[in-house]
Amino acid sequence: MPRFAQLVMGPAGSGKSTYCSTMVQHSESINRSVQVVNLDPAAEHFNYPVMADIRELIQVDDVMEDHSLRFGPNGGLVFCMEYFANNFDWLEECLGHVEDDYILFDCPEQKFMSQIELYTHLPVMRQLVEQLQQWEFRVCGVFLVDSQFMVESFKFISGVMAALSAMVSLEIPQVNIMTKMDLLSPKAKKEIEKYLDPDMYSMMEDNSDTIRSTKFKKLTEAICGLIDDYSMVRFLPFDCTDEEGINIVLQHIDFSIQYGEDLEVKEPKEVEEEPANLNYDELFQDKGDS
Ligand SMILES: Nc1nc2c(ncn2[C@@H]2O[C@H](COP(=O)(O)OP(=O)(O)OP(=O)(O)O)[C@@H](O)[C@H]2O)c(=O)[nH]1
Ligand SMILES: [Mg+2]
Repeated sequence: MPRFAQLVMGPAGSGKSTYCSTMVQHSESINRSVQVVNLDPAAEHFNYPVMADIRELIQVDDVMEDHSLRFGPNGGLVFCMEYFANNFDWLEECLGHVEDDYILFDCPEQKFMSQIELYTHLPVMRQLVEQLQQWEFRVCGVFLVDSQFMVESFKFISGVMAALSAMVSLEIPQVNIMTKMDLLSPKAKKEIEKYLDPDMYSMMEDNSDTIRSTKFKKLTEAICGLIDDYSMVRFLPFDCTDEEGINIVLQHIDFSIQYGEDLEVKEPKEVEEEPANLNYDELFQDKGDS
């Protein structure tokens, strides 16, 4: 039986930990069991119960205090993640071997929008994905961006690029989410609708007057064209107070990792000898009973 996992990623403060605790609460309300693993060695607070916490393995503060290493916060984070990648047996022990479990991994922050080493240059996240797949997990990437920073098209393009870089480097299904939709004014909400399912070509046209450099204009055109031609990036809105919206997000993710498909199918009744008139309805009469 497969197991299921969401890798919850995104820039600092984009709402990863809030997303995890919201999903746990939502799942409880619909009688599903979802657990969370904190993979952020620098985490200070989150309000969900953890099944495993990377800080028990290694903490950024300890690494930074080590005088022989002399790391700052960024180097410390990278060191912690590399240490983690060399100690996956710790994670294996924490996860156990539960069939059918559904686990959210609250990943470390990307310090700045442009700093995406953890997901691109360093193979840690990719190694984690491969390891989880070996443990029979179906993994979906969930990439969060803060809607507050997405209301202008240039900011939006950089958000898209960050989401895309995670998608390309991890090679797993990915659902992109715009968080904190409840904080937007009605006007901004209307404005942001066009970014959820973006038409990159018209977005480019909106901006073309403001770009003076032809080289920059060409580059932006090429990026927008690439994203549009391959329909690579879409966003789902997320508001931690809107149950229905949360459910839609969960359904998209479940669909991408085929959660639930194996649960409904039941073994057909055993037939001792082949009946002359095989009645398939009877054979599968148990299906959907539970
Ligand atoms: N109003 C509102 N606030 C939110 C929402 N999601 C997150 N926040 C707030 O945004 C801030 C950051 O959220 P976190 O969940 O800690 O974000 P994070 O991505 O885990 O942050 P780091 O782990 O520091 O990278 C917190 O103050 C949250 O309360 C949301 O949907 N609506
Ligand atoms: Mg967090």
